[in-house]
Amino acid sequence: MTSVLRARRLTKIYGRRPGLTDADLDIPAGRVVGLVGPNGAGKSTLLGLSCGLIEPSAGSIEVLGERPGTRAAQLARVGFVAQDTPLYPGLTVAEHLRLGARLNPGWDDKLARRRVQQIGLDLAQRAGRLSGGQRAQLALTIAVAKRPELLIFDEPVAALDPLARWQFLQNLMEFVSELAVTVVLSSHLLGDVERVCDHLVLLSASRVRLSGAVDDLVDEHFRVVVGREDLDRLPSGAEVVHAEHKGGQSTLVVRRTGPAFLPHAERINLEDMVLAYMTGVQR
Ligand SMILES: Nc1ncnc2c1ncn2[C@@H]1O[C@H](COP(=O)(O)OP(=O)(O)OP(=O)(O)O)[C@@H](O)[C@H]1O
Repeated sequence: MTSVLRARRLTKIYGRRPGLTDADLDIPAGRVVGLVGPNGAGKSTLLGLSCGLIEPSAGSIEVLGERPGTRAAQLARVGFVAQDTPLYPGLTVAEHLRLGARLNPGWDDKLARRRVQQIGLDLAQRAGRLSGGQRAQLALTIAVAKRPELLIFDEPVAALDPLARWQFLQNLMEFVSELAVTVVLSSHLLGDVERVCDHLVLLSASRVRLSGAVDDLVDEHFRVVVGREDLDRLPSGAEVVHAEHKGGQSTLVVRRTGPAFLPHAERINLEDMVLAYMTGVQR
């Protein structure tokens, strides 16, 4: 397996506050990775470390086989779109494309212009006058026209309405199939993650709680209802992720870590699985 991103005990501490703690990660090439977790979980910190904007306090990270951000050639292989899709408000769409071409050795101008036309952007319009959806589409086009091997997005669709979000993700998926690029995107919108991502990284309180192929992770998690008195008699291959108690019954989300038999186990979807980790176990 070729890892696009490999982290070992990766840690970032801001003063005394942990941003990311002891993260071990292997992201295989060609995946669309959803990075999820509650506010303050460490998602932006991980993305900043991945593109070399933040230096680790301890541990190691390799992106495309190198320490991130150390060489211009490595930077050219990574496209990063920060949380608020920053553009130059005074520059037109055409000027953004010219700037992209000037700054990026691998710039694919044909791709950029074709995409701008498909999205229906006016080349003469200033970025400051574009709608949020159009700005996100322009930022995506610029990031992709670099022809990177890894594309990183920090909450790309958070501010967009459902239609603009759908169009953005649709475009992203077209790029993924056209250019065979690996994508890492952070999002609070679990439905979007379920729709476009085939790999999931879940952070909580600065730690990696889950990382793996979405299908494998969903296959390992179940909802089980047990009598409250049976809570301590669960089979050994079942780890309780979340528990809710009502009357004499407990509804559990469990992860099957071995060949445990779980009577009346129900399958759950990605959203329920992620929420179970976010809310945790209250006994
Ligand atoms: N520059 C900074 N200085 C001090 N603490 C920081 C800094 N950046 C992040 N943190 C802290 O690190 C932790 C992780 O923050 P981070 O922004 O990575 O989380 P996040 O998952 O991206 O959150 P959100 O979903 O709200 O964007 C938080 O406790 C945050 O307060």
